[in-house]
Amino acid sequence: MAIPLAVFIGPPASGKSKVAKRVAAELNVPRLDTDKLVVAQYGSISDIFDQQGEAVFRGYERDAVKNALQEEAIVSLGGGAVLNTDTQNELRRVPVVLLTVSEEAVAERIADPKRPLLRDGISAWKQLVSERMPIYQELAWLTLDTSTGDLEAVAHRVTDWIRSGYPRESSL
Ligand SMILES: Nc1ncnc2c1ncn2[C@@H]1O[C@H](COP(=O)(O)OP(=O)(O)O)[C@@H](O)[C@H]1O
Ligand SMILES: O=C(O)C1=C[C@@H](OP(=O)(O)O)[C@@H](O)[C@H](O)C1
Ligand SMILES: [Mg+2]
Repeated sequence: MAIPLAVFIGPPASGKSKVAKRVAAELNVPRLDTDKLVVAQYGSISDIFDQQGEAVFRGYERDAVKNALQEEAIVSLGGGAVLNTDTQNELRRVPVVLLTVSEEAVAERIADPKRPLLRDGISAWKQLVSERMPIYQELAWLTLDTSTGDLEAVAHRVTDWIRSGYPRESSL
């Protein structure tokens, strides 16, 4: 069974989807974004939350994650996907990149209302992140902050890390 070349986790708007897309392009390999897989099959995330509720979304998300984690691809998860304990266990066997972003830098990134859990803005984001950060940190092999600097630079660091055979963070 194949496993991903890298899986991106982290808070909403930390850059997982965008950076993963860029890394996949640099490596010329497939890229899978679990939110995109859910949207393609079931429609917009906001509509799923509003019409069916978060628990139903988490079920769709889990199926998308399970499938994506069996592909030799660059994979970006939704920020809450790591709450699933089966997903946590599967992530322990694959190279996981945690992207972080400061509260100051994220504020303008979450002005767009496409994320139903962030309708209350930055206070909701802070709450989610404080609950999830221990899980993110426990799973991460490599952690990069996206608050400053551009997306291409972050992507390039991840590409280098993959090409170098996933060196331990302490040796970078
Ligand atoms: N250094 C950076 N790395 C990643 N994204 C950045 C960076 N600087 C600004 N951004 C912006 O932040 C947003 C991140 O969105 P996205 O990739 O969808 O995040 P996520 O998938 O983690 O929710 C994009 O609009 C992107 O252009
Ligand atoms: O943090 C979360 O629970 C969510 C994050 C979103 O993905 P991004 O982290 O890619 O924004 C998306 O899966 C959904 O809105 C729920
Ligand atoms: Mg995303």
